[in-house]
Amino acid sequence: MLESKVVVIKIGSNVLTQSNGLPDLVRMQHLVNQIHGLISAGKKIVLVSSGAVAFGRQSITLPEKLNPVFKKQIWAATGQIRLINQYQQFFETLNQPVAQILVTKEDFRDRKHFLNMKNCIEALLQQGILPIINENDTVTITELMFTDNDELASLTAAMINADTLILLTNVDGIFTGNPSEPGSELIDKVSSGMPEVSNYISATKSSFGRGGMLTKYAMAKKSADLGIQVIIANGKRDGILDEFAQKKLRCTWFEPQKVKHAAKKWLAHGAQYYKGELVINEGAKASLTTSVIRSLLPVGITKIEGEFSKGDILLIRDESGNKIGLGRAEYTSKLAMERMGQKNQKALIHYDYLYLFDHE
Ligand SMILES: Nc1ncnc2c1ncn2[C@@H]1O[C@H](COP(=O)(O)OP(=O)(O)O)[C@@H](O)[C@H]1O
Ligand SMILES: N[C@@H](CCC(=O)OP(=O)(O)O)C(=O)O
Repeated sequence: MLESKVVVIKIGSNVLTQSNGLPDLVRMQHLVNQIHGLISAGKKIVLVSSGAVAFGRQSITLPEKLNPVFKKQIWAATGQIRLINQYQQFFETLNQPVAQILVTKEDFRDRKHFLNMKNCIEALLQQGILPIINENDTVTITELMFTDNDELASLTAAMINADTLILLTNVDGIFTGNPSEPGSELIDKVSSGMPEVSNYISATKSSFGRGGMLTKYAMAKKSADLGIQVIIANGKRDGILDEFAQKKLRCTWFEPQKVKHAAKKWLAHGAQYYKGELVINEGAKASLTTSVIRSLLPVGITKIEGEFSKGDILLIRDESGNKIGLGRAEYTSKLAMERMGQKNQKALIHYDYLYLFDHE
């Protein structure tokens, strides 16, 4: 395990709930104390906490027949107050100020929202305030949703350039089979050269979770590819974060890849977060995919879709519609439309902000 300074800790719903669905306040306080310990030891911590729906469900009874979307919205809206109040109470006794941040997928797509959010989290950390993030469940339904808070935590870790992401769930990590079955063993390390681990994972979820182990694995792998070490560990285990501080915990550890360029790190995560699309001709495609460093010039662009501003993420396709990569716009869609197909124009995507997919 590597040294850590900036850590995103994600706590799953089931860690904060007992098997009967009631909030597990003893567990919550225990984790709060350990997080405080990490902050006191000089680490910068951002907490991503699920639990709004679970806390709401426990306190508000709704008619069985009510539309499931309304149910989730009502439980999230009422439960989030309880969840954050509980954190606030526990942290207050330790003199640790906290802040609530509720976000949507759209906030990661829109460059202005993204920067506002990033700056806010950094300002909070600088002032010694612990940001507690959750999805804004009342406005995000179906396609607007993050797959689950593992995705939100992984995006947050990339956004703030965290070195470590800890996903706390109700099992010790990824097992070679369903953890409840005898013979299943914990996989303690995942690194890039290893055979595919996802084959071991079944679609079973804990009773209060949303995404399951498969999304946790996918997000962990993506974060590790971006140079972040990831730990999947059991938040129900006493002293789990103290063990992390001592670098000796039972978990699945994802070895981080060495990443050269921080800007590309963010882009690699942007597959669903682009604002516009470009089609490039064969010449431009050939030039981008050679080993020589090249930027994308307007002369090779044949089609532009969507309205974007400087700094927004763009998806690049070839003329057959295949996805080539992602890049950051150097200027607006209006200017890009004017310059499309023309020679001697400023690059729309600079090489430093160009991320090419490996396989597509
Ligand atoms: N191979 C596996 N290793 C570990 N857990 C697994 C595996 N296959 C399925 N799971 C299930 O994934 C669950 C954790 O995912 P999830 O319910 O989404 O948790 P959380 O609410 O913490 O995000 C575990 O409780 C376990 O039942
Ligand atoms: N935003 C939701 C969390 C949804 C979610 O991803 O839950 P989990 O799979 O337990 O991390 C809530 O607070 O209830």
